[in-house]
Amino acid sequence: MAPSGTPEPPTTALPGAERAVLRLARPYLSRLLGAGLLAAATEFAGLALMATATWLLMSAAGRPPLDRLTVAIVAVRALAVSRGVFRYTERLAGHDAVLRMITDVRARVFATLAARRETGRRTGDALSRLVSDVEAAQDLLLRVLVPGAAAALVSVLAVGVAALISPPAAGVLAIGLLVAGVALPALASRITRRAADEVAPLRGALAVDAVDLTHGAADLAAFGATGAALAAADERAGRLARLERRLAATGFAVDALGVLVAGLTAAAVVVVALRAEVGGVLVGVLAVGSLAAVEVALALVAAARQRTQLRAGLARVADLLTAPVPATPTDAPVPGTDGHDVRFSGVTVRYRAGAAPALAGFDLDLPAGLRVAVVGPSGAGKSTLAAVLTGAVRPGTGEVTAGGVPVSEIPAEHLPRVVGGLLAEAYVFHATVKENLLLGRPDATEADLVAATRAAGLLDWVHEQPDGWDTVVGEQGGQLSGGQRQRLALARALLAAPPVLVLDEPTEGLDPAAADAVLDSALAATPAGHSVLLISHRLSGLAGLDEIVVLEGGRIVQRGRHDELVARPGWYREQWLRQEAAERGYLAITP
Ligand SMILES: Nc1ncnc2c1ncn2[C@@H]1O[C@H](COP(=O)(O)OP(=O)(O)OP(=O)(O)O)[C@@H](O)[C@H]1O
Repeated sequence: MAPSGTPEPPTTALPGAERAVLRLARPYLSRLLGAGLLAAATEFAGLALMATATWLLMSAAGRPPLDRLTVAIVAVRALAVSRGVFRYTERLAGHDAVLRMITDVRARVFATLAARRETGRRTGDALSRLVSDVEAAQDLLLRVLVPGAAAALVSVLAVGVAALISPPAAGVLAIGLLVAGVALPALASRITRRAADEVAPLRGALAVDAVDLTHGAADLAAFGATGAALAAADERAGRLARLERRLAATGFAVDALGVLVAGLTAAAVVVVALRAEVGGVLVGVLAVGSLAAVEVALALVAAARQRTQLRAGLARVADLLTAPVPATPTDAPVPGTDGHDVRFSGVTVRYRAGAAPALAGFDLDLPAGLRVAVVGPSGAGKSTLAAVLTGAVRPGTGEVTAGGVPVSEIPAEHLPRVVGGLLAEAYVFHATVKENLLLGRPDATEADLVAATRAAGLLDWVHEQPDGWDTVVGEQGGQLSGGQRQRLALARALLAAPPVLVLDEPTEGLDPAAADAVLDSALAATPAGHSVLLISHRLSGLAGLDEIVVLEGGRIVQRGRHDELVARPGWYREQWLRQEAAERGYLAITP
């Protein structure tokens, strides 16, 4: 089994998450402020354009001398042009600042993820953090903060200008703006949060359904379960559609309320202005200006929705931004490429709080050049041991060192040159045989490729293929047999040839005779002075190893050479006799 789980980190609450993102925006604050002011100028120019045009039309109806209208005519043209210019420069300034900041955010997120060395099941999660969650940080600034601040500023300015014409009308406008800019955004935010809480899990479940239905299609068909699985996914999709329709309808209702608030505010402003005996033209200006101002304030509804939708992504990205930047000990000694002594001291790994430890206070010395096999019953902790040694899993307590340097301190880019190999469920890429192999050692020569594939027992097969080294192996090696896939992964590990080579079940999926031959040739191909940690459930072929360690429940229960262990009562001897008997076709005989 592939150990891959590390506990999910707690998520940061929203305001904290926003603060963490904004801290990284600090160096670009002046650009962002500029973008905010330009956004406000755009909105204000639009509002002023409406008001001036209204004044112009209503005044022109009285046929005044043209020179009384000249300023307004010029102002209308200037406002129309400047609005476009402001919008363009605002987009330039805003995107410039945000794209610069995003570069920093992405670098920080990447550094934290790389240093955590999260592997296995969490790769998809890591990818989504790097891409969509980081975009949430970008949207927070461009779609929430900048337009939100601009709308708030313009609303205040609109009330100020209206107060110059009629303070009571300005009061009514202020109330309308508060409803449009505070109450409706709060309502929209509540509805969106409910939507996210109810819709997100359903969408996630549907995504899982889609993956299960495609990847598991053959098995579902084999068990006659396709119809039931499709019906369950259909039912979930139907529930999601109903929920989304309901939420969309509520969202539209909020938008309709916004239009209603704009109309009611304008009407109330007209009534109050007339009562205050404001002149007819100015009443028109106030009415149209109020409509335009409420329209601007309604941008806060969209900003509130957006902010709520960004919540989960922001919280996840903030967890990485607020995590202490793991020290990359660039000046830490990096073990060379010769042999290394490996030492496990008191290593304990627990995947879940309260669960039995997968490794419990594990100690083992593996002097350079030693070849050790780790065996034991299923779930004994063998793959966990390999994962700790290769840095994929960090022990809760204790440490493992290679060449005297803790594995956790070796920079990720150096680690594969110190320790690596064939891990459980090795991944084979949708690429050619050669490309899959070169991943192990990009500068390998043809002779190296031949030697590694020969040792893994794959060379004849490569030669038989019409495309030879350029044979494409399909998604996850799907165009290979299980045994060929395993041999390819083994050849890649042998090609990489790190000083500490881990081989987790290298002969999995091979028949007994092939397994013995491949194991022998793989061990023979490992350079002298390099250590090997071989994890195996088969005990055949271990006679040539320097030591065999039997694990049970995360602890060493037996150790010694093959001959010694076979001679002593215990798990190893029992298992050896069973496997021997089974492989020879006899019934297991208990001594
Ligand atoms: N990602 C994980 N999350 C939770 N528990 C895990 C995880 N990986 C392993 N475990 C648990 O840790 C224990 C040791 O697992 P490990 O895979 O190391 O055993 P193993 O000896 O390699 O087993 P096998 O021979 O079946 O592959 C098991 O009890 C297993 O259930």
